[in-house]
Amino acid sequence: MIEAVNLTKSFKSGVAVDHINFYIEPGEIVGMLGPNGAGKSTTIAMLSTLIPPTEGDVLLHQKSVLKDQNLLRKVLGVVPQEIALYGDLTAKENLFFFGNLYKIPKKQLNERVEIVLEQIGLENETKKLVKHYSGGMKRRLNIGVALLHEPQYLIMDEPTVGIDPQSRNHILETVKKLNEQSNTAIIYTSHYMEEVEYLCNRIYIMDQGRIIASGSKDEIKAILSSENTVVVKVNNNSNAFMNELFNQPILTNIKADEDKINFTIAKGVNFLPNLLSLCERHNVLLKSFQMEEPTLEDVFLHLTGRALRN
Ligand SMILES: Nc1ncnc2c1ncn2[C@@H]1O[C@H](COP(=O)(O)OP(=O)(O)OP(=O)(O)O)[C@@H](O)[C@H]1O
Repeated sequence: MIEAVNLTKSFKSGVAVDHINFYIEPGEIVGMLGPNGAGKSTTIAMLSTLIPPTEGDVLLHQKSVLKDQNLLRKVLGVVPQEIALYGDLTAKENLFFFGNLYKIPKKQLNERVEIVLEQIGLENETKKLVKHYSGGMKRRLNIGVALLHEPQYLIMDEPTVGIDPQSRNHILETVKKLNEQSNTAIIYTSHYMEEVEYLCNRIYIMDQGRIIASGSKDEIKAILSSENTVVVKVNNNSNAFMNELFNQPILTNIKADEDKINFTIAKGVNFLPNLLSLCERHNVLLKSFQMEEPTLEDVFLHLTGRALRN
């Protein structure tokens, strides 16, 4: 098990990570969800012993790794947010380069390179130079580099930022397979709640350097167990209609995107008759009214009053 204990990082500009505690057990996929600037990358940098914490500790099997960083590095792979590859080399050449850098013995490296190329789906891209790769292929190779030494734990820092949906799905499937087939434990950071919801068994939600909620998906969603999210679609929406809707005291978190309106409401309250009469008064046509299960995005909005993504 890897644990962070009261992990804290202060820069001159302020506190980036503020006394956070979390753990990951072998074989788990744990999500770390938070908006830009929440402190995810700084946490990862401390966890992977790239930067020292101002306060707190990182433990592997209950032993501090801050003094002996090799302890953790042997069992941990880190996929950084930035692509760190050589454009004038092929995928295979990049893997050999980094494998040698990590001092993986030659015979083992030969085997690992073939296995990793297959794991990341680049086994047929033998000739192309990395500079001619798509953004998604580069991201996959970036993951491959972190897998070379067969780590038991893998930290992935927003591995799908800025890539097309197809490559994104490929990466999500690779992460799932890696966990299922090799039992690799994964800390997956993202500000895409649907990725975290799809992949992770347990989730930590971070905001402004702190963990503001943690638990299984169901436990986190239970934070909103007393509320329902409602999605309404209308025609002929008007300012007067919206103003009156915003003034309804029983509705919270009202968001309007043209003719689609979302809000939350206490469970058991039947708002439909009020809404119908409101629509009638303003000549607005109600096209649909749907109650939805809360999402992690709703939980974040509830806890912070802000959306995960702006
Ligand atoms: N080296 C540094 N010096 C000063 N401030 C820093 C440094 N690194 C990070 N910060 C600040 O710490 C805070 C947390 O940043 P961090 O990159 O950890 O957030 P994040 O959740 O990973 O966001 P993103 O998704 O944008 O990477 C931000 O306010 C950032 O400006």
